Amino acid sequence: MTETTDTRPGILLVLDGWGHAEPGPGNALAVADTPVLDGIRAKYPATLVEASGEHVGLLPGTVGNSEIGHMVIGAGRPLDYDSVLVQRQIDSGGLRDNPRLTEALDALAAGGGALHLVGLASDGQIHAHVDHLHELLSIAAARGVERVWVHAITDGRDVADRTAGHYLGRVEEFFATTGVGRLATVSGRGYALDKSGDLELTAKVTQAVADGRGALARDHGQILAGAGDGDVWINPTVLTDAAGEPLATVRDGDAILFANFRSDRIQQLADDLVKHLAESDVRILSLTQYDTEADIPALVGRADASGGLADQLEAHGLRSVRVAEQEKFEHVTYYLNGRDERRREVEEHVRITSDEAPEYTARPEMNLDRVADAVIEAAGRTDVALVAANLANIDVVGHTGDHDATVKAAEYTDGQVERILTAAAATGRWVVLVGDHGNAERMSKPGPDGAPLPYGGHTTNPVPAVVVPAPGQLLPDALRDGGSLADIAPTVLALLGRPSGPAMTGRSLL
Ligand SMILES: O=C(O)[C@H](O)COP(=O)(O)O
Ligand SMILES: [Mn+2]
Ligand SMILES: [Mn+2]
Repeated sequence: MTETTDTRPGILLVLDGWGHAEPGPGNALAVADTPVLDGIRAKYPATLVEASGEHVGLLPGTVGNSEIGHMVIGAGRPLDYDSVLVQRQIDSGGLRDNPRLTEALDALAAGGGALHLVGLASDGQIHAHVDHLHELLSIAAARGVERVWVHAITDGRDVADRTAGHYLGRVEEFFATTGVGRLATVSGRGYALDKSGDLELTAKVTQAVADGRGALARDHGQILAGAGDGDVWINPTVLTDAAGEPLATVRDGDAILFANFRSDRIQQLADDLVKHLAESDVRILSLTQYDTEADIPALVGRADASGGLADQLEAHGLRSVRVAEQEKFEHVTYYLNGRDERRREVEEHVRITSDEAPEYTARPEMNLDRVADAVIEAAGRTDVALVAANLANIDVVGHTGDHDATVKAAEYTDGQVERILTAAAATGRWVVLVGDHGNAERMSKPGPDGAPLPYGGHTTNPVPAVVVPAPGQLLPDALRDGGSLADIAPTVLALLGRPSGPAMTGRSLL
């Protein structure tokens, strides 16, 4: 039985990619006509909270992302994100001496096997850092591995598009400075990092990496010259020798090391390669722990994110309903719950299916009306203490880099927020609205040569946090300044009339 009698129920809305910046060129949110979002920020207790860098458990100056954003919102404390744990292992020398790595490299050196490094080549720092490839090359060289192949994934999403040449050039510099390594394949992240379940895209990368099959090129310059659709959609391409033969294929006795630190987008490829190579004698490792079907040994573990909002709701017997469109479904469930897969009795999940081949610029509305419908339906239930939803449009459309479509996404979000606020008032609920990281408030950025380029990635800007009170609910006039996403779970618990969790170091913004 859910205990709601002494509870003031509410709604937590995470507006994905809702950052704050002063009006200026590239600020799609400042241009958008959003009377509801502007109105509540002016009228109700509101503030800006930090959502990037060390405030949430990333390296200083690093843009926020949906995983760490939702994890910290849920945990009520900053967490050391996987990228930070990797960096710490690099700085301390722990990675160099990592027994899983040294054992694999020593076996390659002794048997003449090749190391295949697979990773995103950019410094977007959402999925990977190109410098980690440098570190891994240098460790391999130091352990006497002579043949190292890099299977580079081009970005164009977390960094400006058409910068792949710059990053592939850096990778080639690493080959020169470490004395090992050669580029074996190049694939756009649209293929290599698909997470929609489209295994045909993944298979093209698997074939290129494992079997040297696919488009062929002599060097990366030739690949980029033909990359008409941008860095994301570079066709998986195999580099060839003078005779036109693939430089590398994966053979018995080789090892593959996945160098991305974020799992969500590389895991489909990792699972596919594991399956493809099931009958071979190839050791497969990942830099960090992946949520793969295959149990791939990782070099660096994960931070403990337990004791967060989900655990507190469970401890108090408070029912929550989680709602999101497919793109962000894991974020309001798995990540908000601290990467804990356990299904709790007091938790219900509503996944709104996305379009089969979503055209975000043509339909910036996505399926937000159905997300709002589900939120409104759950809000009408007296047994539900908290409805937690992700409104994805501002971030997902923002990632296209299309300023005008992103303006439309924000305007549509505004209308759906109004529907939810009306339902909240009718059902006696307060509403907390917060961004998980910036995105749409900055849609252009200087490229590697300093010239401005359209930019669809995340930012280090703070995000708005607003509490819309339930009818008749007395709240302070303002929210505390100087907070971060770590303060959201304590705020939500305080509004529910419950203490903050013992593991939470964040403090209520009220
Ligand atoms: O994977 C992506 O879509 C982007 O690289 C990062 O976006 P997210 O952190 O919002 O998922
Ligand atoms: Mn996000
Ligand atoms: Mn995003």
